[in-house]
Parts: sequence; structure tokens; C-alpha cells
Amino acid sequence: MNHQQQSILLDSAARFPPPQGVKFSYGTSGFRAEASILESTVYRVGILAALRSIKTQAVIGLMITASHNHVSDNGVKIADPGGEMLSQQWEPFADSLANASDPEHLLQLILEFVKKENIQFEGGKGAEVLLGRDTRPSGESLLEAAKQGIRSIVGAVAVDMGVVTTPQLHWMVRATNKGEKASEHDYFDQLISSFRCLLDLIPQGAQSSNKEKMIVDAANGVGGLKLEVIKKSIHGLNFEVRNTGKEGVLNDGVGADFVQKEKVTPYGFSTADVGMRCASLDGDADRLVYFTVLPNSSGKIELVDGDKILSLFALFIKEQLSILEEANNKKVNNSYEAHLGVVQTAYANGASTDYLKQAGLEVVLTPTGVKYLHEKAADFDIGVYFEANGHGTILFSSNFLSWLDVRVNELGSTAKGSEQLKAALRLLAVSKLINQAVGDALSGLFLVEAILQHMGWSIHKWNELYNDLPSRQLKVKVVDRTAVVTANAETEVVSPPGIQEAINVLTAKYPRGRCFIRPSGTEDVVRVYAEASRQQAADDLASSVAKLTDQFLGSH
Ligand SMILES: CC(=O)N[C@H]1[C@@H](OP(=O)(O)O)O[C@H](CO)[C@@H](O)[C@@H]1O
Ligand SMILES: [Mg+2]
Repeated sequence: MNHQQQSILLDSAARFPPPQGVKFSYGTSGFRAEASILESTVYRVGILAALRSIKTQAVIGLMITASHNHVSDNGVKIADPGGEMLSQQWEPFADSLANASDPEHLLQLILEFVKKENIQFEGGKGAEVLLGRDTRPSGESLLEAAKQGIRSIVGAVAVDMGVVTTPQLHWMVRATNKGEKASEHDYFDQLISSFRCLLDLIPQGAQSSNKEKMIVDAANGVGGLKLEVIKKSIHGLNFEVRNTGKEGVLNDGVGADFVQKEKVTPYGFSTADVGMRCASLDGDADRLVYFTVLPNSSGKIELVDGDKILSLFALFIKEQLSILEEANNKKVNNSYEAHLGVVQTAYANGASTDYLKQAGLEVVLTPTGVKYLHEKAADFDIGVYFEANGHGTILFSSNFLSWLDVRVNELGSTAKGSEQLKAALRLLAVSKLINQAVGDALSGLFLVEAILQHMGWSIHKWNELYNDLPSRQLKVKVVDRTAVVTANAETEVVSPPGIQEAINVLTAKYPRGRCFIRPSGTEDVVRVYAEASRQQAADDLASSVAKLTDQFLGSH
């Protein structure tokens, strides 16, 4: 970075002083805070995005959203070249940039990092950053801050993609870097045509019990806007979108986070909807859960969560693979044993994990946070991952996809109309419909709908795959949550010493008891999760472990 470049950066940084007395941390979902204090942070993430683009010689994404949080909050996160989350190696740099006290300090940090990472300003492609934001009113001014941050790196280009869902922006970054068509129009086209393809491949005679209308709660967020666009061109699904944001407030009594945590109907739903197939998106449309309104229950719902979506996807894929493998057994030359794996966290309901294992699936647990699940899922030919809260997707390895392409061509000439060809085409369509960059509520919704039609299942039939074990989650405020250190995908506490043994003793008292504690990555609390064969037992176990946590770690 020459002197002129340094002075441009100093000048522009002086226009974005950081708020006093606030410490920012790039958590599991980037920086999040009350929108009014975020300008300097977003400006600095703009700088980081431009540097990341120069370093990787690829297009980078910058998304302004606070997802399911309050409308007055906002946040910012980075999408790496493949559309995945920012490399964990750069997170400490993001933290130090966000917390730098003044322009000189900021410049010094940048110069040190540029040297350490050997970022070359001359001779390369120059930086390009795609910008997206959700529907929050603060998004526009924060977008301007991001642009100024990007442009303070001489030669860096900011491309505004407008109001988009988080997964759309990740998809666009991935597609751009792969040299594919990457506009919003292309995203819709791919989604609609692959959904159509799956419907065209439905076996004759599948029941049509779920062809009746379904309803989507769009959390008064960006997902609603996009669904209304899709609705104009999609055939084969009759759906109504509620909470589109025209009237209600973003995430206020609506959306996937609310529905999953509170287990009650979102605003705009009532007993008139009893038994209907309903889905909820979150504020930036990267989470999806389904539910039905229970009769005579004053707003209670039956929740069909991320674990059940995962189970549905995994079953469908396994079915297609076994059709293809039947062909392998008949000694087809070009055989391939695809390694299918399922990735969950400790929050996955124990009944789901048992069910998946009994279905013959390989299940792996990772710590909480999609970056961990995503990374693990990428180890498989087909890796399906979901958090219980509804964030997840399916990853297909490029090896498997290349094999599948060849196989489709072969079968197309030698076995037209065969079950094998159909299974191969279905897998190919799934890989196009489902977002390969990140969990995506829109593409997830259309895949669920296509599979339910394929199976001829109602939401009730789907929900009956297994019965969730009753569970309870609690939060405990402690003096220092980082004192809790866990191992084995957060299922065991290794420090403070003695607490795990005490949890084990309590857990052993309850049939099918399971319990763990971990420090939250997004809130200043320790989370307690407990499940058992009965609700009262899960509640008791959770509250006794919460007490224990309080005793060991001291409350405020
Ligand atoms: C129990 C739970 O739902 N935890 C959520 C929550 O993380 P915590 O680290 O538990 O605060 O926010 C994460 C980011 O959205 C999400 O990935 C995760 O699943
Ligand atoms: Mg979200």
C-alpha cells in the first residue's frame, strides 16, 4: 500500500469514528448490534471484504442483516469465494479492525495484516465485492458505509445487488466465481426449473393429498418479497404468503425463530388454519421450519423442525441412491458408491438421531454454528446438514456431480425411461434446487414441497417419521461464560472440573435423559439443553442443571 493509498484510507476512516465503550466480536453470524452504532463496523468490514477479495483473487460478498433479531438491530457478515462463511482464520482480524480506536490504529492494523497475509496490491485482478441487504430500514445508510469502506481500498469495486435474502447473496458470489450466470433472475430461474424437473419425475400414482394450498409465514422480511416474485412464475405449488412486511413489523411475533422457540402460531395465523401445511422463514430467509396449527389449543402448534426437514431430505436421497446402486449391482461398468452423510449438532432431538441411524444413515455431530456443519458436510459425496432451528442445506461433491452427469448421459442413451435414469435426474435436480453455498429457506421450502409430492405424504405423515423427545432449553447468566470449555461436539464440559460428573449424576435419574451445557456464541449466557421421555422430566432436568451451572460459575 503506497502513501497515497494510505492517506485515502485515513481520510475516509476519519468519517466513521467507532462508538465509545463498545466491544465488537465477529460471532457465528458476523457482527450484530443496535443499528445506530454499526456504521463504523460496517465501514471496516467493507475494507476487510476488499482485502479478502484481493487476497483470494475472487469476488467476495458482504451482507447487511440481523436475521431473526429485532428490526432496530442490524449486522454485517462476509461470504467467501465459494459462497461459504468467512474463513475462521480471518475472524480475529475482523475483530481487531472493528475495535480499532482511531484511523491511525486502523491503518497500522491493516498494514500489519497485509504484510502477514502477503496481500499484493499490484498486478492482481483488483477487488470486487457484491453487496446485499435485508429489508431493515437501517440497511440503506449501512450500505453506504460498506461502499465507502470498500472504496477506501484504491481500485476496489462495490456492486450493489439490492435487497436480497442472505442465501441469494451467497449464491450470487458462488455463481459469479464459478463463471456461471449470477443475477437474481438466474437464481429464480434455477429454482423454478429444478423444482419443475422434480415434479415431472414424480412416479405415476403418487397420492396428491398435499396438493392443497400451503401457507408461508414470511416473518415480514425479505423472503416474502421474493416468494411473491416466484409465485408469479411457478407451477405445481399452490401457496399463500402471509406476513409479507406490508403491514407488520419484521420478526415481531412472526418467523421461524419465534415459531421454533415459542411453539405457538405466528401473527396472522388462527384456528381457521387448523391442519393446514404451514411454513415459517426467518428475517433474512436462511431458516425454515414447518408447523400445523393444533385444534382447540389457543394457538399451540405441532412443530416440524430442522431435524425433520433433514430426515425428509436424507430419506429421499438415500432412496434415489439405492435405485442407482441397484443398477451398480447389475454390474454396470460405471459404478460409484456415493458416501452419504448427515450432520447435526447436540441440539438435534435425540429421537431424530436414533431414527436416522436406524435408517442406516451415517450421522456426525459438530459444534453449534453452521460453519462447522457446512465444513463437515463437505467431507461427503452428499452431505446433508441442519440445525434443529431450521438452518441447513445439502452439499454435493464435484466428483459425485461429474459422475452423475456422465451417468445421466449414459442412461439417456442406453436406458431411456428407466428408474435409474429418473433417480439420477432427481439427484441432479436436487443439486440445482438446493443452495450449495448456504442454508436457504426458499430453496429448502421448494425441495420439501417437491419431496412431499413425490412421496404422496401429508405434513402429518411426514411428522410421524418419529416422535420428538420432550426437551427444554434454558439460559443461565454467569459471570464469565468463557469459563465453560466443552469437548466432543459440545456434549461434555471439560472445565470447570467436576461439573460434568454432577450433570451425569442428575441426567442418570431420568429415563432417556440427555443434557449438556455450552456457552452461547451469540448471547452472553450459558445455554442448558435437556431432553427426557416426558416433558416434566426434561423441565426438571434442565432446571436442576441450570442451578448447578449457577453454583459452579456464579451468577451476576
Ligand atoms: C441453540 C441455538 O439455536 N443456537 C443458535 C445460536 O447460537 P448460540 O451460539 O447458541 O447463541 O445462533 C446461531 C447463529 O444464528 C445458530 O447457528 C445457533 O443454532
Ligand atoms: Mg437468518
